[in-house]
Amino acid sequence: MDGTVSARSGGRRPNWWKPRERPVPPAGYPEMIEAMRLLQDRITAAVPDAAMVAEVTRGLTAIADRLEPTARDEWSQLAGSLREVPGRGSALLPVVEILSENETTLRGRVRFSRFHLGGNGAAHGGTIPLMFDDILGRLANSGGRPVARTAYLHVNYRSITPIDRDLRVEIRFDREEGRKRLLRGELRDGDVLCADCEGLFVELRPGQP
Ligand SMILES: CCCCCCCCCCCCCC(=O)SCCNC(=O)CCNC(=O)[C@H](O)C(C)(C)COP(=O)(O)OP(=O)(O)OC[C@H]1O[C@@H](n2cnc3c(N)ncnc32)[C@H](O)[C@@H]1OP(=O)(O)O
Repeated sequence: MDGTVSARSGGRRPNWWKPRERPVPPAGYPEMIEAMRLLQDRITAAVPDAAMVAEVTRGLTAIADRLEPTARDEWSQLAGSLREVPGRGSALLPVVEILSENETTLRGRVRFSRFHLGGNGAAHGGTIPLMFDDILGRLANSGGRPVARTAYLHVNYRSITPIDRDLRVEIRFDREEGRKRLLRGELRDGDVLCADCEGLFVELRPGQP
């Protein structure tokens, strides 16, 4: 098999780990994703009446229908592939604003929002590994290293993680052994340790999906 993209097959290609051109977003694309995040927060918080539910459903369906003809396969999609944009242009991810980054350490600021609420003002426990996985993965795959995937991610919840507050996150490379890359991370609210983690990333062999 060569590395060509097949829209019908969903676009999986066996050599996806090879460097490729990054898609270029049109002007305003990050702002559109930001509007999507705002929508997610507002819908999560809203208790609309039936008339407004019907109106919002019509509006959202109309937007979804307008976007449908512009759909491309995974290798061309913009969401999630914009490395320079906070949150990579993915509405799924809690947005980490990178404050400093080199090949061994990453420091950032993250704010979980209403969309990420678990209960009683605390972020949902699943959103914290999501955030860690993404930035550990970013650091694990930095510095021209071949692509590695998460083999495990161990998260300790040390204290609740409040939503709607700026939190600090710090990730560091612990060690590399052959194909294995071990990273650690911490999430803090001021001096309070909210969560820490250890992640193992394993470099993919050629052809590994
Ligand atoms: C995705 C990256 C995109 C890049 C863009 C960057 C920005 C975006 C960032 C987004 C980031 C998002 C990132 C994501 O979310 S990636 C999505 C989540 N991860 C996956 O889907 C991975 C699924 N698993 C696999 O594909 C395989 O299991 C892998 C590739 C991980 C290893 O299977 P493989 O067959 O290749 O490995 P091996 O058996 O030869 O083992 C090799 C060595 O590893 C050790 N080992 C293996 N597993 C474990 C384990 N669980 N605990 C402890 N050790 C383990 C093993 O003992 C051995 O060690 P040693 O005996 O040699 O000492």
